[in-house]
Amino acid sequence: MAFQGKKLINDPNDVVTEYIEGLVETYPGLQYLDGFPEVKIVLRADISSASYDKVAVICGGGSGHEPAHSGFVGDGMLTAAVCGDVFASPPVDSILSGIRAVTGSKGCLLIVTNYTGDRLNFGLATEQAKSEGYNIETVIVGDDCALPPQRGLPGRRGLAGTILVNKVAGAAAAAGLSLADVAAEAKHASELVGTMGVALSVCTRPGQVTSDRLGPGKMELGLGIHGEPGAAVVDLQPVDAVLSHILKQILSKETNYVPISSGNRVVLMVNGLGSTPIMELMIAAGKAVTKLQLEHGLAVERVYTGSFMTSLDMAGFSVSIMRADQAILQRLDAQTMAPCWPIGVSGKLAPTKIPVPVPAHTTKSDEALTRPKELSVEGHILEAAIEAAAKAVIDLKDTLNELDGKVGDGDCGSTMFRGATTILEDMRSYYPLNDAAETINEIGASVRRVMGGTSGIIYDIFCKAAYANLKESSQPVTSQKWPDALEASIAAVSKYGGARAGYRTLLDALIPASAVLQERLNAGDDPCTAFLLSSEAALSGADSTQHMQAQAGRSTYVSVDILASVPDPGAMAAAAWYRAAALAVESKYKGL
Ligand SMILES: Nc1ncnc2c1ncn2[C@@H]1O[C@H](COP(=O)(O)OP(=O)(O)OP(=O)(O)O)[C@@H](O)[C@H]1O
Repeated sequence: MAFQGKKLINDPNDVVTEYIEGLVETYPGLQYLDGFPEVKIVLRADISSASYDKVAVICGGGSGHEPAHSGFVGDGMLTAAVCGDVFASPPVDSILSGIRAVTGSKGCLLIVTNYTGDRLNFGLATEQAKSEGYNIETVIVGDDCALPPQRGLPGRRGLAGTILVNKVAGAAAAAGLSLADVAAEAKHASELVGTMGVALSVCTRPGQVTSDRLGPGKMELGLGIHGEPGAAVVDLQPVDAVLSHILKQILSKETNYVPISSGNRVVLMVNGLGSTPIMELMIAAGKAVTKLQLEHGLAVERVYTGSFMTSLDMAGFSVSIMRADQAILQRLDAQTMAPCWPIGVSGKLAPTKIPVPVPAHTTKSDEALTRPKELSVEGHILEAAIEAAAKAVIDLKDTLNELDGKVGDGDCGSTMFRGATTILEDMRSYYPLNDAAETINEIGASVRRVMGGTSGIIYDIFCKAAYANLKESSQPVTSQKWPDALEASIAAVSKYGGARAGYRTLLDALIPASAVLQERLNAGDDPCTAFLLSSEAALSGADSTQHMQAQAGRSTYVSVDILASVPDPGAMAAAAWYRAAALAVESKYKGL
């Protein structure tokens, strides 16, 4: 059964006008012509055609590509944007209204994306405006590099490269150039830019059913931005491979779409198509820069990453590359009030990375620590306990993530895994295992370096408190000292984290364990037996969290019903490492 695509809208017919209303409320520098629903023009709020003494620059086309083009209206970029209905060119009368609203004595440049509807509507509007006495020039942008040449009448499509053309033209106009010169710069810019995209999903028009054209595990290369099929459907690949393909295609000498060759200076635009996370766009941007530099010998002067010309809610991105000499860079760097042009992308690039500052005073951890050549008996036991504990956590990664997926954010296993693997590595290379207190301190340092998350800081506090306790006396750490250290750690975690017994946290495994440990030692059990018995208390304590209401951590946001279906992942992890350590210590003692 087909369902309408989910959208947070009202009537699908009103999406463009309601978008414009929200846009001008958001950006006080913008206003719109009061001609809804036919006339949908966004224009600068600070000018009027009667007194405007610069060339007006107008771009427009079907809606559904926001922020293009209305988000690029502002001093230094577009003077007005003409909005059509979703994916439909605006009609002639609407375009004419825009021209009349902003064109002063210096005339108007229309920047038109190369689609039949846009060419015809903007073309006819141009003729009509000229007959009314307006001075008008038109530049058509067709930057698509996905399709082979000679595709019949329509030619190459206008894609995100149009935004760069808009910026060049807008800056030229703001600099006071004549219409002929502004048009010449815009035309030149349009000939220097090439674009190609990749899509992971098909966009959904408001009020319509989402197409299932693109199956799972597939992506489209060389897509259009109106839901039309891409040039090729291929298996999903890592973004590195996708970028290599796209960059080769844009810079192909065979099609010769853009006059860019090794040694040229270029700017890069990575344009999200509507529902691509910023994280993925930035990954693409970083990789594209490296590839352009190393594989194509190009100097990347500026990088624009974000959503500039979208296709409703399509997942994917397009890449545009524009050759950029000093004159183009000057136009791209020029100041603009257009709200959606990325600020801060101008001038010379700073080095991409600088060293992490180191603390002025070195701590013990910074000194050259080494693993002892010979391990003492206690060192061997400590090593076995740490190794078993870490491995138990590593083995539980998926289970913990699954539990945390139900009551938290699904990363508890991964966070603990990071800590455990690092502890194992660091232990092998430098933990001073013959000194238990210093080893616990180093475990804390490993945890602090890599874990993050709530459990990361909790275990950091835990280790610090244990270290301080074990260091209180200068005597070597004996088995009698561990229970006090555990108690001190629990007290510190409780003090800083605010949780107590019954709050459904890892303390619900450790508090009963600590209590049983003290109890058994007071009753005269040998430390090994006491440790083992206390680990059983840890396990049952962890299990009991299933019946607890959460009073700490992310689980507090989760309903009682869901909480009742699983135990707390942090408590399960704590019980697992504690139990594994106890078993390892027991087996070491038996072997002595
Ligand atoms: N205040 C607290 N005191 C002690 N333990 C806590 C506290 N809050 C949460 N926890 C424990 O931390 C575990 C979750 O650890 P995890 O690292 O997955 O945290 P998180 O909430 O996902 O945090 P982040 O978003 O920072 O990753 C919980 O299962 C619980 O046992």
